[in-house]
Amino acid sequence: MPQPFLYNLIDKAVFDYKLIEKGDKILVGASGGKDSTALIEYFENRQKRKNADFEFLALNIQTDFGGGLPSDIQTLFKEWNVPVKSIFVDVTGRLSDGYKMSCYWCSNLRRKELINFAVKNGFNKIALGHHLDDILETLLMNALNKGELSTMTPSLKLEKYPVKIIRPLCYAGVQTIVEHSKKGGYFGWTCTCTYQDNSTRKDARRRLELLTGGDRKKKERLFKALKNIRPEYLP
Ligand SMILES: Nc1ncnc2c1ncn2[C@@H]1O[C@H](COP(=O)(O)OP(=O)(O)OP(=O)(O)O)[C@@H](O)[C@H]1O
Repeated sequence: MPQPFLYNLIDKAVFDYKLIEKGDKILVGASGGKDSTALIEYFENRQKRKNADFEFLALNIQTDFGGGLPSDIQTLFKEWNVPVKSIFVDVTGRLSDGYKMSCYWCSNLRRKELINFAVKNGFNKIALGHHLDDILETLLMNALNKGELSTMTPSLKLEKYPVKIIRPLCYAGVQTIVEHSKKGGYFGWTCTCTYQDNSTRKDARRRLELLTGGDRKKKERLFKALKNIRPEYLP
């Protein structure tokens, strides 16, 4: 049986950006959502391949207002034989006086915890479940709100830590992941915390759909354009 389309896209990203290399110890951020779950499914599958030579651990960060792995996902991870660990972070307790809780603050803190855990436990890479649409939305947000041409990269060497952030889903559009996760029976869980305010991202998502008409090929071409820059025709 041919492997799922999603795996082909991840394989290509892994090859193009050398995301998984011999001897890698990779920490995968496991939110319980469809994106990171699909990524973990891929890692588990890739480890069964001949000559696979990497280790991985799925790390879930639970906070004082949620973020734990739903029991269905825990069962799935058990079935897949995925090594998984959960740690707790008191997000509200770490908020300095005068600061308001926000999605941005919480996700930054979760990111920091992933990095601290990776450094302490000898992981050289952290894999996150950001996908093609996330990357293009961030591109639009940065261009339209900051006047800056930048976005999340498939592979980023952190300056202050001996760790790389990798995004193996960078070629996979959200629709591909939705279809894949529906087949796997794990589509549907999302962050439901009461502090959620991602209106800027929602706006970018709407703009991306308008720009591309939801066409996967057009989104792929927009990503390709980021690697095909003609400075002589730019201001
Ligand atoms: N509570 C968490 N514990 C561990 N990793 C997390 C957690 N929340 C998010 N991450 C990591 O950060 C990535 C981006 O987070 P974000 O909140 O944007 O997720 P998302 O777009 O909802 O994706 P997902 O479907 O994986 O939740 C996730 O794909 C995951 O790898």
